[in-house]
Amino acid sequence: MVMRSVPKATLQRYPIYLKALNRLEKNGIERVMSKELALMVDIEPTTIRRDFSFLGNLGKQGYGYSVKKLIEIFNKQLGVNFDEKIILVGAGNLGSALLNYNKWDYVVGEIACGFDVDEKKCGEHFGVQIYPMDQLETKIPAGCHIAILTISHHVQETVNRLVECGITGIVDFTHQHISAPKGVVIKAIDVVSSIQELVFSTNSMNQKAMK
Ligand SMILES: NC(=O)c1ccc[n+]([C@@H]2O[C@H](COP(=O)([O-])OP(=O)(O)OC[C@H]3O[C@@H](n4cnc5c(N)ncnc54)[C@H](O)[C@@H]3O)[C@@H](O)[C@H]2O)c1
Repeated sequence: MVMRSVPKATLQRYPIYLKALNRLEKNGIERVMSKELALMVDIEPTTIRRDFSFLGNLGKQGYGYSVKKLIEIFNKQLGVNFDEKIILVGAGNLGSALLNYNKWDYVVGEIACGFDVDEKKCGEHFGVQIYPMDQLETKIPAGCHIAILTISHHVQETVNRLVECGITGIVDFTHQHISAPKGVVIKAIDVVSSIQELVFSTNSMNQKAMK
């Protein structure tokens, strides 16, 4: 059903729509106009209509979109899965914060379990079981593809092991340069670079304003 190649910016907005659509469905709403959705997600109705045009024929204009149909499309055609079994590797400060926040159901899934080299970090944390790292190969949930990496040591070796276990997507908080084979996607999250980018763009805006 996805007809044309979807621009990156559009793909980045799909999870936002999905979250709002799930909320609507939970509240028993069957159809939604782009104007109504716009108010929920703070995105222009024209942008929403253009973004949805990549999803194929969604019905007659003026009748609103079927909430159920859109959720189905996002779920099946785009491979977005609410039941993604995610693992967390490294249950230290950052890892614990993410475990505590583990409220991604209806959006992507949840952290099913975690792993750590330090036995003291193992056991149940925020309702999630943390296993010793030497049990990675045996305890990783079946069908798990996504790992969150919040470790501080032996990053590349750990990535290699995760890939061997079938991980194809890594959310990487480690700040380290890591490599992975083709087909494995690494999404680096770095607060420091984000701040640097912000400082750079606010400085250049200020310089332009002073000219
Ligand atoms: N991306 C960001 O913006 C950002 C911000 C802060 C910290 N960090 C990075 O995140 C990582 C975690 O930071 P933290 O403050 O939570 O550290 P932390 O020391 O509190 O936690 C790290 C945890 O990982 C475990 N660990 C270390 N190496 C491991 C391995 N190879 N396999 C399994 N477990 C392992 C440790 O036992 C510990 O429990 C660090 O690499 C840090 O540099 C990134």
